[in-house]
Amino acid sequence: MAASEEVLALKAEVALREKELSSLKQKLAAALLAEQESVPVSPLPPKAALSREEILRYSRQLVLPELGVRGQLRLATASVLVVGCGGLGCPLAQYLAAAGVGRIGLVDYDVVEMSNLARQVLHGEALAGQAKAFSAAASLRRLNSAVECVPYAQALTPATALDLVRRYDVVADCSDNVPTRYLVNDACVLAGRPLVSASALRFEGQLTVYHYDGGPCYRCVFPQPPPVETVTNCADGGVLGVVTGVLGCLQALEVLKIAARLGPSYSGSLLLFDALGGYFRSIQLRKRRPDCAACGEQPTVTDLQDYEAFCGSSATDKCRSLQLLSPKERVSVTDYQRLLDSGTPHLLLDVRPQVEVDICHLPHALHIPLKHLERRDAKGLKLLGEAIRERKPGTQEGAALPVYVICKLGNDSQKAVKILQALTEAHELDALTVQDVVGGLMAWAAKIDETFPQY
Ligand SMILES: Nc1ncnc2c1ncn2[C@@H]1O[C@H](COP(=O)(O)OP(=O)(O)OP(=O)(O)O)[C@@H](O)[C@H]1O
Ligand SMILES: [Zn+2]
Repeated sequence: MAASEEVLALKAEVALREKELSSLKQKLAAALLAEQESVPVSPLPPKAALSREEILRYSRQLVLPELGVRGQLRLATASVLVVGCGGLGCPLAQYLAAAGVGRIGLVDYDVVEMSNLARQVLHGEALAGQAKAFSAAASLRRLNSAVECVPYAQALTPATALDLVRRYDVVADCSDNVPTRYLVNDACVLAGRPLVSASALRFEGQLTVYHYDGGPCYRCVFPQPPPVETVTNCADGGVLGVVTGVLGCLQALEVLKIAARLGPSYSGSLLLFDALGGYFRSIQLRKRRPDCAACGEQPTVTDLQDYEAFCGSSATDKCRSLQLLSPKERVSVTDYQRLLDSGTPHLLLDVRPQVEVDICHLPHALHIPLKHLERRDAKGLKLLGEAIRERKPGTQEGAALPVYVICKLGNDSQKAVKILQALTEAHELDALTVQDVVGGLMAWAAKIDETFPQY
């Protein structure tokens, strides 16, 4: 066959296979949807005895007198709803499935990303891009085919939460945002379900059981949401995977104790884990509030509300984008690249913490962390002043040098612009025109330079 003929034949083959693949993908999507719709509503039937296989499989926990056959049968007929199949939800669901919990519902609206794999241990490389709920369910089925896994590849919302929570005996909050925490709490109070809640960030974690056996609910402890700017997530603050692993396992332990009716250990108290210090401690939580809006004597939360409005933040938006500057005070990565290519004198200021600059940076940027600017650090300001003077040789005294501020996602850069504007106005800096780069270095990696690392 002549070379061009071979190329033509190969092209035809590729086109054919692509068509086949696309129809296969459509079938898969339909099958996934059907699976999602076949939601079980019936409670699990009572179970009188364990099979020979079950006795062998669970033998090591069956011989624990506190659990025994009776406890194992309770686990087999228990159902648990896991909200969030991320760092906490993965280890939690894994141990529930391994221990023989009868039905596990898995709610998550998100898809698996490479940056999840260091801690979200039910998802594998090959599943990147797939819905986390399906990926988790598939993993659990491989681990224990007797457990019924029900994936819900959707956000838990005020419209769906109560219906879903009512289908399960125990709920585990493994989410990562405040509106979802209030939503899950209120749904559990309205449905009368215990809520096992945990969180982890950096090297620290917390765990407690809400609304169980007369104990407080989340709203009893936190009647008002925290100010938005005080809340950090794992993407911004970082987390060590094993820390979410420890907390997820402890959550599983509390769920199993509730399901087997051994009683949880942390109703009314909060377990704190410090992974760097290497210690656990627990503190007493306040008692149930008689005036609690959710579980109090005269509750005002009688149905589920708009939790995003209540908390002033999004329940599903991964990148919380702040909008502090006007469009005129911002440039896109594309415009910044044009300016860079044109050789226009300017200063690029990277305000990320040193640890992130060590991961990746643009070589021509000056680096002064936002924290230093916030506290008007003298060394940082001197460095900035020198860099400005250096970059505008020949320009008139008093002429403004354009400064572009960049960070990871375009939030801290806006805060830095505000500070630089204030410093210029107070004549603490030479005249500047300051703008920030929208979307930061992650937009640079996505739109301008695909070799630039994403993190
Ligand atoms: N309202 C909600 N409904 C369904 N799933 C939710 C909701 N809120 C949060 N989640 C899920 O909870 C999980 C929290 O886990 P985690 O924070 O470890 O993951 P992540 O958000 O993917 O991580 P990262 O912050 O590193 O991107 C996420 O998978 C998120 O999609
Ligand atoms: Zn309450």
